[in-house]
Amino acid sequence: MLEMGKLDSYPPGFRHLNGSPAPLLPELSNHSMEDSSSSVPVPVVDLQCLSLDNLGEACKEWGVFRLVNHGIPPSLLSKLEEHVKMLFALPFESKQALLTNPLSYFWGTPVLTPSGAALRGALNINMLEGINVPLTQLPQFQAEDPRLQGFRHCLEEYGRHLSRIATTLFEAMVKSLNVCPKQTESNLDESTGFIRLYRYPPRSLADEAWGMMEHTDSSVLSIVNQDRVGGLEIFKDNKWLLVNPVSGTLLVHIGDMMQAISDDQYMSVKHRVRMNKQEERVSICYFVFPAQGSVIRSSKYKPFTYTDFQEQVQNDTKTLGYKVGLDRFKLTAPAPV
Ligand SMILES: O=C(O)CCC(=O)C(=O)O
Ligand SMILES: [Fe+2]
Repeated sequence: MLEMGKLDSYPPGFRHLNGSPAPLLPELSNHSMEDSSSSVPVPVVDLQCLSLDNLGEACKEWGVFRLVNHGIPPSLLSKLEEHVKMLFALPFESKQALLTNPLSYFWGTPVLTPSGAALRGALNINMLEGINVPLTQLPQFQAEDPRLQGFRHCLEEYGRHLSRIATTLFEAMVKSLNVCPKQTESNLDESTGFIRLYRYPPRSLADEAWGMMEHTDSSVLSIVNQDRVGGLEIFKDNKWLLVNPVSGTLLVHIGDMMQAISDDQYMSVKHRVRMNKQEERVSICYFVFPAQGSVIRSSKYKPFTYTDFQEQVQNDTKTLGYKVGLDRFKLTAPAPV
């Protein structure tokens, strides 16, 4: 028996999970779900005793690390997870009616823009449902429905913690990289932060489905809080490695913007999500970006803003079907004479 929410909580296109074919979803991947990915101990960074050397090495070697002693009360983490699971378990039609402006509910979409809109033309469809939460708009959110009230409070509190964590880490990274803090001060802006909640269904009998296809994040930093089901994989040394969930810890990813800010010393790590055979998976992800108009200056890239980057990504996705990413902004090496 699959362990999952009621079938009527899933979007109609996902309801082949009871064994019948899925008419609405395309074939998702050529990879076999059985290809082995070994699980690895990613580096650990302790926020309370932050070592710049340790942090720098994790960002250079891995582009991802596990954050411990982050200061988020365990009770808040579990309360938020409960709310998220409860909301996703509601009937599909109720979620569409309930999760409205400034929240947005989406499913099966490819890459999304920070506003929550799907990028048109993308080849990849992700097998997930998501709720997009722009943090700065939460205070105006009139959560009249009692099912949303506690959820809103948790999100606000969680958002404050995540802003604090992202700012602390970014400042430490700038120090560790030895770049001028003045030059990078607007390269991370708390007010751009948003949260995305995801639910991935269990892998169907159809066997071929990635919850989220491989990608790099366009953010400065992304902070992932995955439940105990797991399934997040990172690409390192030409191999896919499974990042095991460890309760109470967070996973911090270096995004494309941070890679450019660091002049390619840090790597924006490629990752994907594998669906679990038996159980649905929930994750709570936070993304933060440079301030509007803030220019990223480095020796390897032409100066660009996040808006330039996002426009290019949207254009490539529309015309090519995929994100080219940082290569579009790379300064080409002068031809040898
Ligand atoms: O659900 C996850 O663990 C990761 C999600 C992710 O990679 C993303 O939203 O960019
Ligand atoms: Fe990602």
